[in-house]
Formats: sequence, structure tokens, C-alpha cells
Amino acid sequence: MNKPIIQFKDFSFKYDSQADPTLKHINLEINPGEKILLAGPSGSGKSTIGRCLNGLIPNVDHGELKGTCLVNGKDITKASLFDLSFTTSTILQDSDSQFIGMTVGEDIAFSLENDCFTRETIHQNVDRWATELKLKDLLKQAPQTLSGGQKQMVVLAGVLVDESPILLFDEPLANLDPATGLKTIQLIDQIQKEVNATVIIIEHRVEEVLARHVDRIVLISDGEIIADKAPNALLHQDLLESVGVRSPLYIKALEKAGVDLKQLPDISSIDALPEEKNIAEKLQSWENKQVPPKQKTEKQPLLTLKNVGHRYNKLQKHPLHDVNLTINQGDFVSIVGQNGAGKTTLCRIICGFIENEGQAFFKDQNLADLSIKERAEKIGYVMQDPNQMISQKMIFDEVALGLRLRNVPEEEIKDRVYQTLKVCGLYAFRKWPISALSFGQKKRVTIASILVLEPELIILDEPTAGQDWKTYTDIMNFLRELNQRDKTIMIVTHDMHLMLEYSKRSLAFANGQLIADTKPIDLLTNADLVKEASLKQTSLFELAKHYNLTDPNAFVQAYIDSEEASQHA
Ligand SMILES: Nc1ncnc2c1ncn2[C@@H]1O[C@H](COP(=O)(O)OP(=O)(O)OP(=O)(O)O)[C@@H](O)[C@H]1O
Ligand SMILES: Nc1ncnc2c1ncn2[C@@H]1O[C@H](COP(=O)(O)OP(=O)(O)OP(=O)(O)O)[C@@H](O)[C@H]1O
Repeated sequence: MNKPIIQFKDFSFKYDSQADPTLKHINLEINPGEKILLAGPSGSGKSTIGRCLNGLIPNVDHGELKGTCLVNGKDITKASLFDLSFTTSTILQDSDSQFIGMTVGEDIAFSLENDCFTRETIHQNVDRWATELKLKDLLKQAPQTLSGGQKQMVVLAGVLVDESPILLFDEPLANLDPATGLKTIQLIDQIQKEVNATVIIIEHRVEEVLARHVDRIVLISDGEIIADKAPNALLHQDLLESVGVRSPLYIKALEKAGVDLKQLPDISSIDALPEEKNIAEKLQSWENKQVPPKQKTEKQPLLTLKNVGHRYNKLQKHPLHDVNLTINQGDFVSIVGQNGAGKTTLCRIICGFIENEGQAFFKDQNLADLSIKERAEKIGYVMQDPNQMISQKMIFDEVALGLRLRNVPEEEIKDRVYQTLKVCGLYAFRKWPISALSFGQKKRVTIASILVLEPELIILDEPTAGQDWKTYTDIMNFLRELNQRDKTIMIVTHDMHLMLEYSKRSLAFANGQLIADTKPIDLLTNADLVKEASLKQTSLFELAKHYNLTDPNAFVQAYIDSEEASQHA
């Protein structure tokens, strides 16, 4: 039998600044060459396990440690950060903190230079991965100026060139567009097979990770391992949603249609589902019973964009240009598309952070006549990276900041902040410093700090990236509620299901251009647009195709309608 490469024995860890342990009695063995998905709700301790594997615990994050953790035979309490850097390559959740080089090329090369390879080997390797990951055009760009998804791919390239025995990916998909996300999962699979690495993936997007074989899913909740099983066994147990992690959509659809999952031997992928006629009939008859919800009509224009665009510098290949559209009062719009297409750039222009080549009007007012502060009264913007927004030490103060600046009385501030913290799943942490939060929790603080102000137009840049399913649902339902009270919502997202379920209108971007402004379902029906904007059909569509249903898109729409109806019930 193989000797485990990772071994936790009755391992507990308490951060110095915490009263209680974050990890409790962890017993986990991972063999060389295994591929593990570590899943669990936000704040459950997934990244903390990751930090043990790469030596950040106990070398950087200090605390009280009990039991043992051996990584490649080394006891983490005795190994230095440097020792473990040869064993474990990590993609951190917060990619900004991981850049070392002045340019993308330097950054990818850095891990190899560290390992004393020749210049030629370094060049060949950087070239191979930059080509594979479509980063060649960006090699001379400063990492800090990349889009969120581009940053993620650069960090990924840095790990892939390194070829360490353990590859640890902490939410590798969080900022990637759907097509690139799938490609990344395929690449991780390919690399693992090439070098027989041990792979640990921490991800909320369970369904996407399961697009390729995974040996085991380790499910963690409140610092404890509550399941450690092959995907099929775990999915049959229905444990994911009980701890707030989203089950694959196709499984939920089968359940809704009344299919008895216990009778199906393998539900770990759509391809493994038996092609039985009675399952197809159940799905079809369920679809036929769904009733579409009523749509609101008659809307007033709120934000009008005329030839909007921005070029960061002369080198930029596809600057955002000539965006023409009108957002109406009460719209719920998703902004989707390829990494680096210009989605965040559009948000920055609307908020007045960068120059606009065209014109933008809020109702009849030219936005160019307003200061950033005046715009912020009307338009709230939740940035992609929470660290760029946070300025206070304590959670309460961060969320209260905007209200204090507007001289709202302290008593009212307290009520509003508490109510918003509840919606964002942060009420229990209301007296905590922000430094003691997980990444997903920090992101929620920034969402709360904008929601509390209730501006007329709320723009959120990937608000649900890295959030668990429960928080995702709470946040999205709150946004839906605000929308029903006539607030206008624009969401940048790579989550196709979010786009379908919550937004009524989608703007798709590719290479600096608005390529579609249409109903979400119509966007996904158009194969050319899907390809151009780097999108992906959901597993609901694949399920409908697998069972030869009459109209797979109608099935997807029926599922979305039924979800919306159940939220209103
Ligand atoms: N540097 C730190 N100092 C003190 N406490 C911390 C620190 N980092 C994390 N924690 C605590 O440990 C808990 C688990 O954090 P961790 O980052 O492991 O969660 P996670 O499961 O990866 O969550 P997410 O999905 O939100 O990233 C947090 O709720 C927080 O209370
Ligand atoms: N400060 C900057 N300086 C130079 N180039 C920049 C800067 N910020 C963004 N860019 C470039 O502009 C393009 C658009 O970036 P933007 O962040 O708007 O993309 P995005 O569609 O939001 O991508 P993602 O889905 O990856 O977040 C990218 O190619 C990016 O590298």
C-alpha cells in the first residue's frame, strides 16, 4: 500500500486571536497521486487546512496546535516555510497577495528561477504554459493591472510550471469565466496525470470540479470533517446542502421531477446516468407542469450609455469601446463574458473612477457633471476584490461608514447595520475585527457596506464568487427583494445559473465589445454567442439533452421558473 503523502492525526488548530479552535480533531490521509475536493461552507476551515499543507501554519499564522500533521513525511511544526515550498505549490484564494514579479512573464518564471533551472528551460516552460493558458499577450503587463480572471490564470500558470508533488488550489475557479473554468479543471486533471501530483482543490463550485474525475470529496463543517467519500457515495447521501454547499443542478432537477436517486447506481456525472425512458418521461412531464411567472413591463430609463469606452494604454489590444445601452429603473441585469473583456472597466467608468470616452446619463443628468461622491449617492459599487474596499478595522465600523459619512443618527445606523449583517450572514461576527475573517466573509462585509446604503442603482462585481450556497441564496434573495422594491441591480458574474435564475436581462461582453443585450436564456441558446463570450451551458441543459427532452432550453427555463416560484411561496 502507498504511504500517505498527507497525514493529519487528531489535529486541532486555534488561531491566537480566536477563543475557540478553527480545526477540530482532523483525521485525514491522502495518498500520493490522489485528487481530493475539499468542500464546506464559508468559514468552515478549508483554507486553514490548506495553510497547514503549505506551512503558513504555524510559520506565519501562529496559534495553538494539537495532534500531528505530516506533509511529505515532514512534521509541519518542524519544517520551515522554505522546506514546504518545494513540496506544496499553492494557488491562494487571494491572488493579489501572490504576485512577486514586475511583469506577468517574470511572475510565471519566478518559481522556476527559484529552483535554479537554466534560462532556456525557464523560457520553454513559461512559453508552454503562457500558450496553453492564453496569456502570451499579457506577458509584459504588470500583474496588478490584470483583470480578476487574468490574475487567476497567471497564478495558475505559476503553480503548473512548478511541478511540486502536492498542488493545492484554493478556489481556482472563483474569478474565471465559465468556459475558462472548465478548461482549468481539464488542465488540472491533465497535469495530475502527467506528473502524478497529489491534487487538493478547495472549491464552492462542486459541480464544476466534478466535470473531471475526483477520487474523494472531503466535506468539512465547523472545523470538523463530516464526510470523506467518493463523489457518488457522497452525492447519494444528500449531505452537501445540509451544510450549505450547493448540490449539482442536474441532481436537484432529477429530485424535483420525482426521480428516485437511490435507484440510480452512479449519479456522479450526467454521462453516468442510465438512459431510461421512464426518467425522461418524469423530467418531461415535470417540465410541462411549470408556469412562467408574470413579468413587469413599462420601465423608465435610469442609466443611459452613449459610446462609452476606455483605453488604459496604447498597448492594450482590445480596449472597451462603443458601449451603447439603456438600463431601466427596476432592471435586474447580469453582465457576463470572457475574462478581460472589459466588464469591470465598464463598472469603473459608470462610477467615475476612470475616464469615459463617451457619455453616461443618470436619468437626465450627465454623470460627468457629478463628483465621485455625488455619484456614490446614486450608484453603489461592490468591487471584485474586497481588500480594495475595506478601510476600517472592525466589521461594524466598515458597514456603518457610509451611513456615518451621511450623518445618519447612531441609533438608526445600529438598526440598519445589524439588519444588513443578518442578510449577509455576518450578524454573529458583528463585534469582530475584519482581520479574523475568511476571504468569503470579508467579501460579504463589502457587500453589506453597500447594501446598507440602499442606493438606486447597485452594481456588484462578482458578489457570489467564493461564497457558499446558503450565503449566495441569502444575498441573491435580498437583492431580488430590493429589486422588487424598484431598486436597479447590475451584477457582473461568471455563474450561469445565477444569470438565469435572478437576472431578467444579460449583457455579454467579448474583446472590449458589447456583443449581446438579451434575455439570459436566449443568450445561452445561441451557440456562437456562448463561444464568443466564453460562456457555458448549465448541467440542466446537458441533463435535458441526455434524456432527449423536446426542448432543452425550455426545460432549463422551467427549472428557473420553479425555483423563482418556490422563493415566492
Ligand atoms: N488569520 C486568521 N486569524 C484569526 N482567525 C482566522 C484567520 N483566518 C481564518 N480565521 C478563522 O477561521 C475560520 C475559518 O477560516 P478559513 O479561511 O479556513 O475558512 P474557509 O472554509 O476557507 O472559508 P471561505 O470559503 O469563506 O474562504 C474563519 O471563520 C475565521 O474565524
Ligand atoms: N489598470 C490597468 N492598466 C492596464 N490594463 C488594464 C488595467 N485594468 C484592466 N486592464 C486590462 O483591461 C482589460 C479589461 O479588464 P477588465 O478588468 O475590465 O476585464 P473583466 O471583463 O472585468 O475581466 P474578469 O472577468 O477577468 O474580471 C484586460 O485585458 C485588462 O488586462
